[in-house]
Amino acid sequence: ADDGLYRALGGDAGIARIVDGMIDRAYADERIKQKFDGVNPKALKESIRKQFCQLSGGPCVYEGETMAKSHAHLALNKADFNALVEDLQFAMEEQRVPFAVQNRLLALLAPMHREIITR
Ligand code: HEM
Repeated sequence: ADDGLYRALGGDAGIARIVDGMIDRAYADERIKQKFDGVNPKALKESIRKQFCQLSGGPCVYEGETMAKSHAHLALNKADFNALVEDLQFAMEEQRVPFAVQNRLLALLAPMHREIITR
């Protein structure tokens, strides 16, 4: 598989920094933080790191739940989804990820809204 995006994101270390930044922001984000009540941030980061690694062509296997199953109980709407995407964009900006590379990752995540947004 083509690991170009994985490498452009900085490999495992780069993706870890991006995901840490995104999740730290989300847990402090007044718009969505209540959705993360009682959720262990370490485990969530680990899961999303693996997902992003695999999605970007890296040598990882995501072993978590489907997006539908892991988000169903959260009753997420479009605004929730957009808020988390914004937190991710800030995290990538912070890591100086080039805009075109940011957009390649976002394009892979965008179709997931069909499974994640349930109201
Ligand atoms: C493209 C958007 C999203 C992606 C790629 C994503 C990815 C993930 C992944 C990989 C997991 C872990 C599943 C597992 O380990 O089995 C997860 C869980 C979770 N996500 Fe998302 N997510 C997205 C959107 C959102 C949004 C918008 C929210 C809330 C505002 C959210 C809140 C959560 C919470 C709270 C959990 C933990 C659920 C639990 O353990 O009970 N996610 N997400």
